[in-house]
Amino acid sequence: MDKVFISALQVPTVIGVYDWEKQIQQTLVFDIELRTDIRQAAATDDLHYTIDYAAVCQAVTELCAEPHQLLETVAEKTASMILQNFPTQAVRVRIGKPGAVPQAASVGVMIERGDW
Ligand SMILES: Nc1nc2c(c(=O)[nH]1)N=C([C@H](O)[C@@H](O)CO)CN2
Repeated sequence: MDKVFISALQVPTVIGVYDWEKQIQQTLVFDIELRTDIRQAAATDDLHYTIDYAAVCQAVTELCAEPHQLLETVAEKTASMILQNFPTQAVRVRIGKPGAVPQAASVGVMIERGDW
């Protein structure tokens, strides 16, 4: 099984359940894995036959232009958007919210969607 991955994509956004969080931007950190088969892209050396990770990063950043309360909502929307718009049958999305809990380096959610 092949994967295209994105590690530690930092996206500033309005995120949180508390009123004070709705007035500021905080940075979310995304780790994303997309299941794919890279062999045709490798054989042809052609981007068209694989998943453009830069395009995925751009799409995730655009999704975060809208405010959200829960990391769960952002994770589900991210996974759904990727499955609908990129040639992959399965995706893993991990979102960290560093600093949300002062005693922890980061907190967050991880989901898997599609057919792994
Ligand atoms: N499972 C979750 N727990 C919490 C979330 C969340 O998005 N998912 N959010 C908050 C607050 O926004 C918090 O980050 C403020 O520090 C609390 N718990």
